[in-house]
Amino acid sequence: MSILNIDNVSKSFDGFRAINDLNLAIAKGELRAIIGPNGAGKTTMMDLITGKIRPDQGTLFFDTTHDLTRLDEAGTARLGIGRKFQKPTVIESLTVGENIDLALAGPRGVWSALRGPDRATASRERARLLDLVRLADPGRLAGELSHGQKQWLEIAMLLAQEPRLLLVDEPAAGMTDAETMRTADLLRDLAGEHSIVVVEHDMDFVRALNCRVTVLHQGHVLAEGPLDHVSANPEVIDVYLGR
Ligand SMILES: Nc1ncnc2c1ncn2[C@@H]1O[C@H](COP(=O)(O)OP(=O)(O)OP(=O)(O)O)[C@@H](O)[C@H]1O
Repeated sequence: MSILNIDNVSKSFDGFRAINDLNLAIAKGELRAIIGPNGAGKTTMMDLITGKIRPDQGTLFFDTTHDLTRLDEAGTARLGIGRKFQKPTVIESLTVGENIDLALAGPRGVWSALRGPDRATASRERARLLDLVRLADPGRLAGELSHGQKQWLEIAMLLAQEPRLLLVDEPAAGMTDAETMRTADLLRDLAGEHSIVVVEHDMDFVRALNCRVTVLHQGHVLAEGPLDHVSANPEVIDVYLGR
């Protein structure tokens, strides 16, 4: 059963086909890595999924019935599509816990699911999320965290919105090797309960994700399968890995 179906989607900018007859299906609970050279269309694909831009042709469906081409970014977020951009956007002058509380108060967070803010439920949920991303001290200022810890805090904030599909853009960029491996562990842990699409250039990280990999090139799927399979593909070596 798929959570996301992209079928025959194309999108041009000023006559240039950034996405060219793209077909992609993500299964419920799947962790999928998207790789490909600069300009392959990875960001454009994320923009199409989140309703930031509309395709010229083709269809994008979430959970079979929801037509993503009819929704804007707020609409796809309400549906349960969470997007994490490359740069962390945590509020540095607030503590780790306060950042989480803001996210819990968002439209899909636990506070809005209740009639009024229930402190006990919110604090249990905050503790669960921080435990998940291994941030021990909720009283610490977010601005004092390492780059990797800020990324994990932001992932926890996304999780506070209970997303069903998480789109994660280059999480390992700028991380230490240890943080990179910890991030791979975290995303592997989250898969199953969440469906996750992660765009990444760091091949050690992609290997550690140990998941199905899609190679995009010129807005089209060039190859798909386990990393060992796609990385042995001569075309993939030619356009991406060999360079
Ligand atoms: N709004 C836009 N207007 C014009 N061209 C665009 C626009 N957005 C993307 N493009 C072009 O579409 C192509 C695909 O870009 P995209 O950013 O999706 O690639 P990418 O795979 O994410 O690359 P990178 O790995 O560098 O982030 C590029 O040639 C880019 O210049």
